[in-house]
Amino acid sequence: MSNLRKISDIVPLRFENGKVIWLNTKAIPWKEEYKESRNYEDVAKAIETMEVRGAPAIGVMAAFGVAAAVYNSQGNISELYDVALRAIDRLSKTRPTAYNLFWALDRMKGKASTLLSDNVSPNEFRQELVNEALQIQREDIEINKKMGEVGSRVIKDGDVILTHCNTGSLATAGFGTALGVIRSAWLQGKNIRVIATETRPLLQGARLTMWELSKDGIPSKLITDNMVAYAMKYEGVTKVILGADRILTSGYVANKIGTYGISILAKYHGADFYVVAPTSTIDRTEAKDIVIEKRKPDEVKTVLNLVDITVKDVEVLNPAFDVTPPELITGIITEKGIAYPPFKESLKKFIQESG
Ligand SMILES: CSC[C@@H](O)[C@@H](O)C(=O)COP(=O)(O)O
Repeated sequence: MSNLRKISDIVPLRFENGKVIWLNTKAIPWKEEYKESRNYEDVAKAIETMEVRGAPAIGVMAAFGVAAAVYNSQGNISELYDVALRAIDRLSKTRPTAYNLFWALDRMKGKASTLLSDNVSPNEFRQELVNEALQIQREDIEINKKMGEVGSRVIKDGDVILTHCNTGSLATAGFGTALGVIRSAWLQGKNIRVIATETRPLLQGARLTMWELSKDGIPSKLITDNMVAYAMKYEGVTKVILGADRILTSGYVANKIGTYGISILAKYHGADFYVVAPTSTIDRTEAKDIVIEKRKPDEVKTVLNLVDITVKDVEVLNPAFDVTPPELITGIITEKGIAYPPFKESLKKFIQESG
């Protein structure tokens, strides 16, 4: 059976001849539509409007935005450096929570500064920044595959895995974080079943995760977000496996709104609760708080802006993420290994190892 299993090769982001090309995830599952631009403002808008979303994907997209800005500009290297800084500043204002965005932009800024002090030619400056962005993309795919290998060790034959939001190829440069772990276990021939939450208000679970799981033929069922307790009690959920947008070294994890509630339900029902994320999601600033993005009321007052579901002037709360405390987490799976409580020492070691 296992040797018949294959997974689909989805490439959501590309950089070609100065153009950023992205799969518009807002159109999925209805159509597979690619968009493109040479302009970092369009790249920033694609992140803000969530045509591209998911922490690692946002990081790669932003790096491509900086690469496009310099590739398509003229001038000497100090002028090109200013272009890069302007793009970095704009892109850093797109979404506040996912750490990968700031990690990738810092890396692009570091590279631009080194090239400036090395006084390279304008052509070399452009090419090296493009190479750096492509390297970030390549590494993300390799890291996801490594996390798949590490994380699949905790998955047993017969596991019923609940996942939340979308953590697959569409949330990364390819393969996925939590969905990558699920894919790896599936490719190893393990007999698993997946339960995916729809993930209101933007339905990343229903639209994107189910699209990816169906393409791969992984046995899965869709539930609405308010069915999680039912699924744990009556469908035999053994593990929760989901992603992260920002992890503090103390072990607090910000992820898609609803994650915190799922972690409480997992504890009550005795299901393991694993977070899967690359070390580029771990906040290196020793911050104690996480800024939670608040999005527009219309996302809650409608279903995907297609139909109104409430009265006109109702007040709305729309946080895009919540924070799960370390005491509710079984383990944090990264490309450097699995951190178990107390998380601090391992997480710090993992970031040091990843440089
Ligand atoms: C592999 S990505 C993990 C997270 O980024 C994912 O779970 C998530 O919360 C995405 O949120 P989104 O608001 O769709 O960008």
